[in-house]
Amino acid sequence: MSYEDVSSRATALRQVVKLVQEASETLISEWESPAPDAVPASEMNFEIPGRKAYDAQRLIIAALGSIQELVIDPHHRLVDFAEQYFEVRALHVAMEHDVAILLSKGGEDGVHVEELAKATGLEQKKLARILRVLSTQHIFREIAPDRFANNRITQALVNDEKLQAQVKCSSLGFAAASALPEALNDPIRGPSYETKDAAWPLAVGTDLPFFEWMGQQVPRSRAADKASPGAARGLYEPVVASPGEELVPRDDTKLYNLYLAGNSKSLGSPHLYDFPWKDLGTGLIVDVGGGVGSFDLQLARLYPDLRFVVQDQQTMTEQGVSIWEKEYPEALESGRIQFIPHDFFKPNPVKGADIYWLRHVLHDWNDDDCVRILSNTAEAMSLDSRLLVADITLIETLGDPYIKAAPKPLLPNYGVHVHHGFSLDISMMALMNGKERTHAEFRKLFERAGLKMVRAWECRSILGIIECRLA
Ligand SMILES: C[S@@+](CC[C@H](N)C(=O)[O-])C[C@H]1O[C@@H](n2cnc3c(N)ncnc32)[C@H](O)[C@@H]1O
Repeated sequence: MSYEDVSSRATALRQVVKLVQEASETLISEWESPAPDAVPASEMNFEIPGRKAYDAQRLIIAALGSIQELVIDPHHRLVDFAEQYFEVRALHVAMEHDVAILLSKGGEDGVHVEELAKATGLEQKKLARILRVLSTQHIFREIAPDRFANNRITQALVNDEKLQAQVKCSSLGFAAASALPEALNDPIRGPSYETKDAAWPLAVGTDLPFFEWMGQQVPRSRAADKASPGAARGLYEPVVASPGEELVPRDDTKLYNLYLAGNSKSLGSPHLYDFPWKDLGTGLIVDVGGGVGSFDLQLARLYPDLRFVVQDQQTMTEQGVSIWEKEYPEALESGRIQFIPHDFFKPNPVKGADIYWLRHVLHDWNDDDCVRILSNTAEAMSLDSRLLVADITLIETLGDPYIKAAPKPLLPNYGVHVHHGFSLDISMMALMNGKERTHAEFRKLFERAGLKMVRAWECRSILGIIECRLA
């Protein structure tokens, strides 16, 4: 529907407002008395609403997009959207200077920008403008002229270094986003799906693909080199270590690992509850490309009989061990969890496990590479093994045969509610020529790797779980 004429717009607006009104009442009553399937916030997860509240929330968020389309003058909508990256950059600045933490010291009275400028070293009037554009988007509050405070949104950043890392880490892709138009127009990079031809290596001025750069051990003096130096393309100098220099992971790699842990806590937590892990008893889970084992850490605490093997590049497995030594040493000591350096492009050494878990892995790779990763996993699987893929599953704006469509006149895929998945799709394109996929696209990859998709588990997150067995 193009909504060119007033009468179709009026009908649609009335329908959306009615949907929002009903969903709001459902949500409010769920706030007042949460359903038994709601999970309160904890160290491990953000609050997970019950299914009814989740459905009401997503409807209201989807409606925001429909209402914009219906009521805003088209010129304003386009110009507003086109300028949004300055607002995102303003948030990066606020994050870099830990503004939410500084504001939390002022509590309800907030902090004057003069004081913030002293603490951050930023010029006072420019800092005020940065905070004002964010407050206009309901990120921070201006409570008196030049005096700012946290609101419910930014207060969540205080004391939560995982959430801070999630927000900070988005700046890591910023240079790649700037270089994307150039990469897409380039005769070699444009049509290529090779990791090395993505916009990110072009932006950073390195020949190394993203994960090789991230997995590199560098001399301590180079650890602070940024993956996203802004507009500094071509300035990156290859790392040459002198003999005897201590090699350490990059600061960006540590931030990225914390970001993954944050992702586990937010997008990934519903997976702890929306799949029947308990039924696996003492089953073995092999987390392929499992990073530092963030998901396993959550799962191990909830289901004390499960056993785990986490496989990743050596830098990651070493960091994983040091994180688990702090967070859950008993599991390491008892051998309930093992970290094994393993390249998923080689045959998987752990055969016949109950579950092979691939979370946020396939979206990093092109179709052929995914088939290699999946085939290596399939070769290790027995007839009883299951492969679980937890990735964002894109639901096209026209809908998906596996998923119930949103009520009309909302977009069938709940539009704005799932926009993060589509934006991550572009991030994957820019960083490593990876992609987020639809169910149909996943199905084709599984078939090529000798697997069959047996079920799509709809979780209370934009990340689903797809279950596969040997074909
Ligand atoms: C987006 S992260 C996801 C990590 C983890 N699955 C999670 O959800 O927290 C992708 C992971 O793939 C790992 N990886 C990249 N190339 C790899 C390879 N060739 N073999 C094994 N792991 C690899 C990266 O080091 C990184 O930890």
